[in-house]
Amino acid sequence: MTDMAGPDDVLVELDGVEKVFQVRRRVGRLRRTREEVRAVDGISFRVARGEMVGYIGPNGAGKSTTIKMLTGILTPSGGRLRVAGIDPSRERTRLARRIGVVFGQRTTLWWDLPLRDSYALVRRMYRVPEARFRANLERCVELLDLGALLDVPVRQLSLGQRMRGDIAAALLHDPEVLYLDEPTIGLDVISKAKVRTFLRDLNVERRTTVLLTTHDLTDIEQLCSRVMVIDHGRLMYDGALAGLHEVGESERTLVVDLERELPPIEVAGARTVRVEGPRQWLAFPASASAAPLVSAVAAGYPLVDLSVREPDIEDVIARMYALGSTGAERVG
Ligand SMILES: Nc1ncnc2c1ncn2[C@@H]1O[C@H](COP(=O)(O)OP(=O)(O)OP(=O)(O)O)[C@@H](O)[C@H]1O
Repeated sequence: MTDMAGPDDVLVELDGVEKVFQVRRRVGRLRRTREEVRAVDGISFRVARGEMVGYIGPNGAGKSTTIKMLTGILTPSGGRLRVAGIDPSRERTRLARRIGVVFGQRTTLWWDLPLRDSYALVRRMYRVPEARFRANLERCVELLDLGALLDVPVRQLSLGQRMRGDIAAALLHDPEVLYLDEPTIGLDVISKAKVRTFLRDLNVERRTTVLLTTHDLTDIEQLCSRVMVIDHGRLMYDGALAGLHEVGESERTLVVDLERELPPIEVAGARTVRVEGPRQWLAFPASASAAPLVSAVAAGYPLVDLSVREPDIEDVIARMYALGSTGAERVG
């Protein structure tokens, strides 16, 4: 999709972007030395309008620094960066009207105000025309299930409610690009599902371009056709999630609860890696479907319950390094 996009369709564009921080470190009791931290070390990619891209990597990889440069909060030390044709750090205010940002760990809402009043402030800040504001708010309230929460002060909302409130706030001015930093962190299963469904619909109906940072591979699996992996400030992989699993040969786990203790389950396409009483853990390739495996286990064993566990992003990336593979879609 990216390769075929014309220049007008490219919304996010990075060419050799770098960010170097100067840090002062104490050496011994008196001496201090200056050190450079290359948080982002020559990253290039393009995101086309309507794409939903996962941006993942271990802690300290450079994800937040990239997002901060894309919003204009930080100025790159080198390279070229454009969002909707705008140089973010030079025209941060003009860019703000075209982008929306949600940080899972902190709210952009006013802590003591009810959601309704926070939204009114957002409207004034972005000078959103009244009719458009009403239409957008109505849509968000309905799809994010915010009706009963509009008059509740933000500090009284649960994490999941607040997150939905934050997502709505980021969308009231119709941004073309939405950056989401850990949008499902700490949410329960139902809130996660609500947020994911909403984002998928938003992407389909409005063609909103989404760049998503997450530690939850299910977010990527359910939302993103493309994933980029960053580590030590460099882009290590850019392609489909399935390809990443192949490169890392990562495995998912089927957790099976049987009616009673039994010898290790034997089915094709998986190996039993752990048995604890009536519970057994079966590892299978993450790039394979769980459906045939579930059927085989259900057909051959007295089943009470089962669930599928995704591999951790850290595991997938660690395996990718360990294998030192040079898959076609790897970059860097
Ligand atoms: N303002 C700063 N001054 C100095 N070093 C910084 C600054 N901001 C980030 N860094 C360093 O740059 C590197 C990348 O940090 P960044 O926050 O971008 O990583 P991240 O991928 O977002 O990590 P996490 O998943 O933990 O949020 C880290 O080594 C971090 O310590």
